[in-house]
Amino acid sequence: MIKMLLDVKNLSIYYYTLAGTVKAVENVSFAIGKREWVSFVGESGSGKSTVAYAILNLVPSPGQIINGKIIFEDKNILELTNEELREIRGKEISMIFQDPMTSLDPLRKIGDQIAEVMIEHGIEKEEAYEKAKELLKKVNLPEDRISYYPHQLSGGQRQRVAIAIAMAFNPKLLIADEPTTALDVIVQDAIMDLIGTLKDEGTSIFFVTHDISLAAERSDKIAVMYAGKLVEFGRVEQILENPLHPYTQSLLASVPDLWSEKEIKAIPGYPPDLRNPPSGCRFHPRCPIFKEKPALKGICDVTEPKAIEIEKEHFVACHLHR
Ligand SMILES: Nc1ncnc2c1ncn2[C@@H]1O[C@H](COP(=O)(O)OP(=O)(O)OP(=O)(O)O)[C@@H](O)[C@H]1O
Ligand code: NI
Repeated sequence: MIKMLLDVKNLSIYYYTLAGTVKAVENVSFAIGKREWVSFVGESGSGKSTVAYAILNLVPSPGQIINGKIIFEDKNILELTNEELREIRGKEISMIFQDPMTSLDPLRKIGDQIAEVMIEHGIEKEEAYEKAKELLKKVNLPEDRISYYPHQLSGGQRQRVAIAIAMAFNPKLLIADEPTTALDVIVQDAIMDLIGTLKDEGTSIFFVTHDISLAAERSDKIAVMYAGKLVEFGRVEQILENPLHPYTQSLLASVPDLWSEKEIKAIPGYPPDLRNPPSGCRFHPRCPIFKEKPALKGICDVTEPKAIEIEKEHFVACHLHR
């Protein structure tokens, strides 16, 4: 067995709201190897961000991790003390977000914010500022930006600063939750390149996007989420050339193709209300194959499909594949 960097087992996360319990993530298992780029894809509300936050035990209230293990290098993240977690955050595991302003302080200079992370983890002040300049260079920002405030930078430049902070300690894992969604295509590409640089230097990437074609460009593996479930997980080639889950097939059919006249098909229907998810396979009410085959009645709508490994490293949770 190859040793994985991150091993998530049977993760379930609920949000306890006044309007009911939202079963946002249910029994999700996956692993990320060293230097591996794994992209989580799926429609809005499928639980991608919730899983991302859980990895640093940062699921926001009223969310609660109700079951599972998150093993990062032999330690269960969910059993660490706050102090142990602080030691890991920003150093071994870094996180960047769709809006870099969620992590940047609008009132403080860029240089101070980059240096601060290093000072917090025990680096001398002078060295931290030196390193901050190097980091700015590394993300292709001029050194003088060190004395700028966040609002003096563009959205793309702010995201570069967030990446510079994330890079400060050559983290083992970068969690990136839709870091390019708010940016135009050219800037988006530059940010993807930077994340690629981190990977080349040995960092594993947990990348969240609703855009499966963006995921396909750079990832090693793709994880497909539907309504809180991980329905398919595999190497990019496997997912693109041999998608097994009807939901993955629908997602791929909904991608505009520049080179063909192929008709784009939106997925009919809506994701379910996770306070009261469908019985059996959560996708069955929208599944085109379930609709076509009467023999599946009493199976897909009744029994939860378990994830099984169909070919090496390619998992699917669907009754059509048993
Ligand atoms: N603070 C919260 N309180 C209550 N429910 C929440 C909260 N945050 C998320 N949820 C619910 O949990 C589910 C998963 O949400 P999550 O944000 O993880 O999905 P996502 O896949 O990241 O979606 P998006 O693509 O829109 O970012 C959704 O049903 C959402 O409504
Ligand atoms: Ni999200």
